[in-house]
Amino acid sequence: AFPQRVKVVEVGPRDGLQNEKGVVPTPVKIRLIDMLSETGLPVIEATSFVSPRWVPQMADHAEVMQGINKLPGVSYPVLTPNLKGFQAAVAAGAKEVSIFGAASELFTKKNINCSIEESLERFSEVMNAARAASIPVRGYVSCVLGCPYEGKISAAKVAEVSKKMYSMGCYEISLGDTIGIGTPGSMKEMLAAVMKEVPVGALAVHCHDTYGQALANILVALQMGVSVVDASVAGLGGCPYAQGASGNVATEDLVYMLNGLGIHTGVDLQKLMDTGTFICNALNRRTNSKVSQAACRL
Ligand SMILES: CC(C)(COP(=O)([O-])OP(=O)([O-])OC[C@H]1O[C@@H](n2cnc3c(N)ncnc32)[C@H](O)[C@@H]1OP(=O)([O-])[O-])[C@@H](O)C(=O)NCCC(=O)NCCSC(=O)C[C@@](C)(O)CC(=O)[O-]
Repeated sequence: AFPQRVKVVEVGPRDGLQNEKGVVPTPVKIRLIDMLSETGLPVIEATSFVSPRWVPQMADHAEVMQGINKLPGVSYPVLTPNLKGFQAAVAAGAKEVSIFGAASELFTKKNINCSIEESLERFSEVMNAARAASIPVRGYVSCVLGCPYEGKISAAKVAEVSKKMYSMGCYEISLGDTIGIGTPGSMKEMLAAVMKEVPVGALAVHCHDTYGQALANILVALQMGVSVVDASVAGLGGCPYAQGASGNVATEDLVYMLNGLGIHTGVDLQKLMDTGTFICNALNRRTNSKVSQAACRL
């Protein structure tokens, strides 16, 4: 059975814009987040407090956090890879953060320059500081259905890392198909393994659409009881450390599918499509949302 409501986590301003070739002006980012806030989305990942040498696109993190109009009832989490990032995020007004690990050693090394074991040590420092400040922490696990450097990743490894991050105190674990390589078959197998270690109510899926499988994979996750889904307006994005990976499933397409299933999201599809048009015009690119492409042709 499908869940009655789904929490849609918008990651476009972070996962989307971190991968743009050029620098996106800060006022454009702020306008994007403010427009997203008006659509009814409950969670908008705003930016990341990572090293500007690693990801220059997110160097204006503090200005973005301070410039956006934070609506009551909407949360604006930010990525924090370590204690330094956490402290900078809190100083800039963040009320929720995300730590991000992976089920692949090589990806962890390329993405955050350490081993999985070391990453968990860094995360526990963030968890301790977050607990002391009453800040909720979300945990990402990347490469859950495959890795750009290691290839196949075992479901058992995904379950092990997910369990460790959940046990540390993350309230939610977002399972990232970083390179969009999974299929409904591998998604089902991976989720079955993770659900033995982490309650399904604490799981989210984060599907990139590189191979065109994202909506199918999400549908399987919903059937298995997952009720939190990450998405990116206009399908923006990728990952700077996963070459060739395309953006997340477009939020417009996800909401369209959920509407069709009678699943409540609270998101206004028209406002979302207008926001997609705004950011695509600002970046001078074509939307990856099939729903928006279809609406333009009608
Ligand atoms: C983690 C580090 C910092 C380690 O990078 P490092 O070079 O090993 O760090 P370090 O501790 O040795 O420090 C080196 C320098 O970075 C500074 N530094 C250290 N920490 C910070 C910080 N937080 N903010 C700002 N600066 C920082 C630090 O102060 C120092 O500065 P220096 O003294 O040389 O001038 C680096 O590897 C990094 O920033 N990586 C970020 C990578 C990233 O953002 N990737 C994209 C997000 S993950 C993703 O997209 C996947 C996801 C979540 O969407 C899910 C999915 O799809 O799978």
